[in-house]
Amino acid sequence: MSGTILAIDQGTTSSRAILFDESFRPTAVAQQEFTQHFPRSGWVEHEAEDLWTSTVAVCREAIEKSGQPLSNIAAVGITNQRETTVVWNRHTGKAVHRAIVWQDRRTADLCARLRAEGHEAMVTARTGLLLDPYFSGTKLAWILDNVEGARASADAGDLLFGTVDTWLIWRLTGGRVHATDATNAARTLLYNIIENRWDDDLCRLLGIPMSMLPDVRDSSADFGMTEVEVFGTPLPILGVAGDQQAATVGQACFEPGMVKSTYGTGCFALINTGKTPVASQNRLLSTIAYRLDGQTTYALEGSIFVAGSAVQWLRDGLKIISNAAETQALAASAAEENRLYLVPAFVGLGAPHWDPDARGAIFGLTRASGPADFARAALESVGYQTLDLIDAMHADWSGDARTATILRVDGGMTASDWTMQFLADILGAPVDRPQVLETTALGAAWLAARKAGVWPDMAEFASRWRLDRRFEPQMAASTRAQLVEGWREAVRRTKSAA
Ligand SMILES: Nc1ncnc2c1ncn2[C@@H]1O[C@H](COP(=O)(O)OP(=O)(O)O)[C@@H](O)[C@H]1O
Ligand SMILES: O=P(O)(O)OC[C@H](O)CO
Repeated sequence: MSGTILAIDQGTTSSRAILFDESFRPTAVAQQEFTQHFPRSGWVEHEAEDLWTSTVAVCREAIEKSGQPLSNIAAVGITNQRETTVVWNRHTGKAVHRAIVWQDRRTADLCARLRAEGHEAMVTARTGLLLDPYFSGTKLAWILDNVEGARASADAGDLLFGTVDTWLIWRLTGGRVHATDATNAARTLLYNIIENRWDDDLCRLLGIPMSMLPDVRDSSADFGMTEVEVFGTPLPILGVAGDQQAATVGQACFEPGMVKSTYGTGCFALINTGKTPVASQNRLLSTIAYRLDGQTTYALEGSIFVAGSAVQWLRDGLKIISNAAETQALAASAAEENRLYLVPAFVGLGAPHWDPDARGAIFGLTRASGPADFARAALESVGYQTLDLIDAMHADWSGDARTATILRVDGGMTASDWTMQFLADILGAPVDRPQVLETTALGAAWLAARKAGVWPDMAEFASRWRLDRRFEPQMAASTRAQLVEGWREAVRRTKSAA
């Protein structure tokens, strides 16, 4: 059998499909953006139908571009924006509300109430997460409480819940499979990551009928066959993982202590912590990295909500650049004495602050401040935020996350050499950029190929990871200390409780 894998990467701003050959090379790529809906301040929604139609369109386009017969495709792997919540009617297949996106802050009050009632310690002990609107559980509760008739339909067993993987699997299989994988389940606030099961107490706390929840499978498992109408022939779906976990796999971070950081819309750093979950003392998330053959591997995760989207703000909001790549030359031209600090808390602050009410701020403005200073501040904010995460990992993890490991990076923003050099400088540690930057899709492809038995095992896959470029730290320690102090002060002044 040919080892071609179709990987679906359903992301926050676009859907992508990539065909990989058995040498893990991307041979055909198709991508489609879809509309973001911002109905109120802090609210972010997607049409569930857009997620479905754009996914099918890019799959068909990639298959056509490749010129390969469908019979060459051994399996389909799915990776997805995590936490985004879809509720649909099992009989009609229609969503009852737009998908509520991970960035959406509408349930901040509910989270604050649950925290005030003293539930956070129990929630964290079981899920590894915090009571923050980021996760699916309170979004699902919001839909049941705010869409007319939803709660009664849910109680009657007519409504189903899913993260985006589950929604796509349901549609791809013609409504025959209602399933998710352990990494996606781990982001819902309803899944006990220690016991690997949906948690009755958490469902009761949030008022979620358990009949709505999907079956939870390994990340490399049988998720059913696609309906013949979708691609013209049925294809087996054999791999599923949330996008940051898929990137961890694609970066071959299989050993405890290995760290990857992905720079797309946001930035998500994960450190593999091995077979037992680590309870964070520094407000990181404890989560599932992957589950293979019933064996769970855990990770600590730092989630930053704004990374590349700060660059999009320079382009679409301030209009000081016309494309993202221009930031590099602009930042390099900024004068040392005009340094600005941008704290991009556009949708609150994620790890390690978890402050949903904070909003962005910029410090150091003078009459001389201009576009170059804004561009440098936006790119540098990504480095500083990563430093905060790595420091928290360092404190949580008994190994030395900063010096004993190297950061493997991927995602759209890693195209910027300037940003990667600043990152290495501010971390004081090497940053490795691999040759294949589509690591998220590659991870999903490997999970599917593993189940199909058409690609090499974990060790061989890991040994074929290839470096494109290593960024070595070059900044003087005193400069670094001074810059970091300025950043810490800027964050202190931005936080909502300040
Ligand atoms: N050369 C560049 N310099 C800085 N930022 C970039 C560059 N190229 C892309 N980006 C940023 O990377 C992001 C896109 O990365 P991608 O991995 O496709 O994101 P996502 O999967 O979240 O949609 C955008 O926010 C864009 O602004
Ligand atoms: O779609 P991305 O790449 O921005 O990733 C989103 C994350 O999964 C949110 O947790």
